[in-house]
Amino acid sequence: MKFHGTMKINDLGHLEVGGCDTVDLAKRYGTPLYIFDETKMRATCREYYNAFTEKYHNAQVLYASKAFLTTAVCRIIEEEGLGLDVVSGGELYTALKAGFPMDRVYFHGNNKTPEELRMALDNEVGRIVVDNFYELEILDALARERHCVPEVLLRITPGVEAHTHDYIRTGQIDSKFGFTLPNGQALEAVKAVKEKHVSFRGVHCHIGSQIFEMESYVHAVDVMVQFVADIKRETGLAVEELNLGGGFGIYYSDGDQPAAVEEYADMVMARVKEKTEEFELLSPRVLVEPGRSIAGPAGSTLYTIGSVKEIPGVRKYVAVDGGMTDNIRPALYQAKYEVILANKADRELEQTVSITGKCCESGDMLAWDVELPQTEAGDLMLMPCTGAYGYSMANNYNRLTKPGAVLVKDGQAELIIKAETYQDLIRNDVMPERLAKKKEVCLQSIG
Ligand SMILES: Cc1ncc(COP(=O)(O)O)c(C=O)c1O
Ligand SMILES: N[C@@H](CCCC[NH3+])C(=O)O
Repeated sequence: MKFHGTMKINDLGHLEVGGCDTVDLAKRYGTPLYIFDETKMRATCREYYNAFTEKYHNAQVLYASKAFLTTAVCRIIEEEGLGLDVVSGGELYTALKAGFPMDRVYFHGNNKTPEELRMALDNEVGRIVVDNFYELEILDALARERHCVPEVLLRITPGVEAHTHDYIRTGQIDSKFGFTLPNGQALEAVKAVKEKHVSFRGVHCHIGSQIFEMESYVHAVDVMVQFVADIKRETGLAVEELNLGGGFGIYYSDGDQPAAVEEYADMVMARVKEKTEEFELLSPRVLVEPGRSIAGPAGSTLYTIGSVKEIPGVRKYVAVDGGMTDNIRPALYQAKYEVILANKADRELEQTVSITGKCCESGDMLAWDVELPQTEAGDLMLMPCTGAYGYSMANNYNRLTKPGAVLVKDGQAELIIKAETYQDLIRNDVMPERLAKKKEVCLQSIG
């Protein structure tokens, strides 16, 4: 298994993250538990900041908060000098509660409600990334009503087919996101924006997630800069910002080979320069929106092993106390992860097992055919790289409670999300009077 960030094996043979012994973390906080390595998260933010903003100045990095967001995460992102991509009223609310500077917020979403747009305007978010004509109409009406002029980007579907799982590919023509470029809809949208009570700042695209091929990004830059030139020629409007979205892939398991962030930055920036010069355009400010690559490798999940089912000659299932409720990615995208026995991290790998969760669902698998030492009930298993789209996609199927999360750094662990309790599960349940009464009658009849 590949070690990430500050992970190491200590003298007791236990896995440590952020200088904290995972066995101690399990005793103190229980399992399942999300563990976030603050040093690793900040290091990746800095890598991005240095590779784009520090080196090129006319470039900005926005953290895609859908990957993992809490108020504490907002603080880290703010301190590291990044902006924030939010995609819902809930993400915006979290940023607001954390006091995140609103001028650094980009508001995305393919079906923003009028309430969400009002919230964005009330709080003067930096940019609204308009996805469709319906949204443009609502925004126009709201802006006129309030005598404000929101600064907008248009989300463009460039027709770029990135190599990744179908469900996380977004640049192709057949996509629910954005104004389609190849059929002329995108240019129509720019023309429409000219007539609206908004200020056009630029264009955005996002070709998908967990992408390794740099050619896909180069292709996106080519298509988008050509579009910037078309916009200038057809409408006279200048594109000040070119937002290329996120999607930078990370290592989850054998075979995943991400490039260095700096390599990606240099490649993108050089191509933008080359193409804008070719079209004699002013160089726009370039933005990128990494989510997974910032949160993913910084997070891991600690589980306790329970039941084991061996079907001789077929498979050995090792069950843990979480599952598709805290990490739905294997079930949804056949995502592959590595695992390590955290309390026996120095032991020989002796068996091939499949890791299953505790949900009533055969698809509730966390990993197929992974190597572990001999295990027994009570052992701890850590799954690295669950920081992105783990907690943020967690759910309460089977009324399982969502795990808590700790931030670890230099031997200190601090809670950043409390584990849910059973009371939390029924917190929003409402008992209609009539059903409550019926039960009282029944109970009375029992005497
Ligand atoms: C518009 C947009 N920006 C950024 C991201 C972040 O992508 P990733 O987490 O792959 O970096 C996404 C999600 O795929 C997205 O839809
Ligand atoms: N949730 C997805 C990525 C989608 C990103 C949002 N556009 C994943 O876990 O890989």
